[in-house]
Amino acid sequence: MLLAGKTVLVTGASAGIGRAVAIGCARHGADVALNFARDVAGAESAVAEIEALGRKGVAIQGDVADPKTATDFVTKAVAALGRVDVFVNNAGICPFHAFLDMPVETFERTMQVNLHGAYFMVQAAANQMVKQGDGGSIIAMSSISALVGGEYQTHYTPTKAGLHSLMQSVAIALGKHKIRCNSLFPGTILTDINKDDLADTKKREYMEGRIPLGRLGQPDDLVGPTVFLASDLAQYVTGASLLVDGGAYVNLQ
Ligand SMILES: NC(=O)C1=CN([C@@H]2O[C@H](COP(=O)(O)OP(=O)(O)OC[C@H]3O[C@@H](n4cnc5c(N)ncnc54)[C@H](OP(=O)(O)O)[C@@H]3O)[C@@H](O)[C@H]2O)C=CC1
Ligand SMILES: C[C@H](O)[C@@H]1OC(=O)[C@H](O)[C@@H]1O
Repeated sequence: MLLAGKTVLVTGASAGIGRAVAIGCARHGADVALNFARDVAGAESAVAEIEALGRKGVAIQGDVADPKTATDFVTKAVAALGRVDVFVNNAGICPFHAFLDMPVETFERTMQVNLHGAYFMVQAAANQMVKQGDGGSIIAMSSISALVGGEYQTHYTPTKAGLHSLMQSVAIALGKHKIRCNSLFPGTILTDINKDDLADTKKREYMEGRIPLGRLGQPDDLVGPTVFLASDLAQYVTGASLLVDGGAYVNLQ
């Protein structure tokens, strides 16, 4: 039970990686507050799974693109669960689109959800941790896309590089408060975010072929790395990043 006695907050936890991470943290002993935007049934079923594990769970609705959602989420999570030990910034979107005719709204929405929203969420969680006075762990679900490009992701990859950069800077700003800040870099993980993109069989086979471990990722593949960074096992790890990609990044030739 690496997270026994800890309270974990996860954004974008009604589906995909966030949901798996929220339930995985509960499996390792944590109480968990989930943020989500629209999928009430997904969020409620995640809370039910957390409670079935004997942990406390609470789902709090809010669009992370609105800066007010950040303080609202943290305030309501603390009211329900008492404190914040771990904050996982996971909520994100990737509406695949070509560069030359990228709609302004698509660009701006992606920035607002993935990066601006993260900034204010991390700030709200950090302020609560500072108030508590005994440190904490902040984890950003960045991406392999912080390191490599994507033809239809010109609006998205900068948000993932930005998120990693944010973790590096807040690792410095918050070190004096014993708050550790790190990034995870998932490769391609099978979720709703890329269901349409990977419906292209040629692309899917190409992606699979690039992965030394021989398969695309599953949301549960992010649980272990998240639990490690959240736990005291990572007590001297801050400002770091961890690829969780089956080896895809290093496989050039
Ligand atoms: N899947 C992959 O291959 C990779 C994903 N990532 C990153 O992992 C994170 C999770 O992605 P993944 O699980 O694949 O995506 P999914 O689409 O499966 O899940 C996204 C989650 O984020 C929530 N969400 C979306 N927009 C908002 C918003 N404005 N406010 C609050 N919650 C929101 C959704 O909730 P709701 O439906 O209720 O709106 C949902 O719970 C993202 O940041 C993504 O960039 C990184 C690398 C690879
Ligand atoms: C959504 C994509 O499939 C996924 O998102 C990322 O961040 C990865 O780099 C993949 O491109």
